[in-house]
Amino acid sequence: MTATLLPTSDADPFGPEILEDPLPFHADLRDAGPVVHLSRYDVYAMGRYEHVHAALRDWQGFQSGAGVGLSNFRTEPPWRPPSLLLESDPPRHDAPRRVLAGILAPRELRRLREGWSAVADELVDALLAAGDEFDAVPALAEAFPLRVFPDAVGIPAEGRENLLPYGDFLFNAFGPHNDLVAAAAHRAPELGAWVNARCARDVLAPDGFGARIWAAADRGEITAEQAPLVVRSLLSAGVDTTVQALATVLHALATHPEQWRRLRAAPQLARVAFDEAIRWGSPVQTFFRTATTDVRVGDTVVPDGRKILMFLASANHDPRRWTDPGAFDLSRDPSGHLGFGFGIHQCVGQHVARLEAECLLTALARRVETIEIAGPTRRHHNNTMRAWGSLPMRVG
Ligand code: HEM
Ligand SMILES: CCOc1cccc(C(=O)O)c1
Repeated sequence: MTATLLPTSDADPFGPEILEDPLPFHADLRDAGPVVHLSRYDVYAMGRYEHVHAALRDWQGFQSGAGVGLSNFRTEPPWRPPSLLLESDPPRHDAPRRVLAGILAPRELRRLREGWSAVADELVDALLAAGDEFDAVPALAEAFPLRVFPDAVGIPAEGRENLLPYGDFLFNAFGPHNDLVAAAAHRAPELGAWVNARCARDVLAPDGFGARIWAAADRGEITAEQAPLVVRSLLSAGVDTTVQALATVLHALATHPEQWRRLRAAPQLARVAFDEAIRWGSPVQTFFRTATTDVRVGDTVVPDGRKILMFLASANHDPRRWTDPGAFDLSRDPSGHLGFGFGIHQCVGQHVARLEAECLLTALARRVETIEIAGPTRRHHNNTMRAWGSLPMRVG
């Protein structure tokens, strides 16, 4: 059998050019083959849907337990105690996942819908009362999750604004120690301590997600040592992600008036709009895995212990899987997109995110006829998240 040459690239997917506009790099990555060696970081990159999907399914061959960032826990100590979900493999992953999946199941979230809808209505009414132009990032994408999610977890009111820089640091830390990580490193210890203090049983409100995690420990489903780490998972993954997913769907709707009109005509399309926006914009762009043996991808063997970088955002635009992938189209069925991952680690908070989006988009669709971008938009660069820094918006 002829040995096929492994394509290699010295591109920097964590550099400012590609973080600003990753799409050309994703297209080159998909065209080059199933796997491309990124010489700058000595990792193996995948951009095609078929192979990213297969790697996400194959948790035995592509483990999370050595970390889902560039750092390899086999050789480098993690900077914080590893997540019992994100950075764990079965069997360690199983009980914490079962507990959190139970607490965040759609039927458990029904009790939150009425309250979250009321908050969304109030927020949009207050915004429109103040005028028809605003920056949708602070005014909607950040404001709504920060109003509803910390209360749902049950953490105290003061200091909740720490959740955004904490999440930003966390998602940067999955990448290389570049300028983005260096710029925020000085705050990491203080932010980490602030979050850890809010995972303790005695600060959590009795009826929130946090208290339910501790109740699972009382029932012996997880240990008392594991409970605070599972609460930490909520505070780590549950804010920046939804903020940037909401910013992504608001930007998508403001730049596609025909899709906005469809949503206004049928507000029940809010959930489809959200998932299509997550496919189209992929707020979570990438995650790593570590080969547990010499694993075959296409014609390439990735050696045991090496890091594999999965480009979820590229897979979500792979023309081998999606018709006209660059189109933001509410008539498409976006199910199967990899923006929430896939397999045993698929986002356990996806139903929380969808409920937040449904409440906010419905409130907006019922109150405004048109939304459009009203000034220069600005990206916020992060090693893992595709984020908006500013979205000046005008409503009519
Ligand atoms: C639209 C918003 C969100 C996006 C795009 C998103 C994306 C993702 C992705 C891609 C993964 C898979 C990671 C991997 O395979 O290594 C994941 C896992 C996870 N997400 Fe989300 N997420 C979102 C919202 C949330 C929320 C609201 C929560 C908490 C309430 C949450 C909690 C988690 C946790 C704990 C994991 C790890 C699950 C496991 O490893 O079993 N996420 N998320
Ligand atoms: C969105 C991916 O999910 C995450 C992200 C960051 C931290 C954690 C955790 O489990 O601590 C999970």
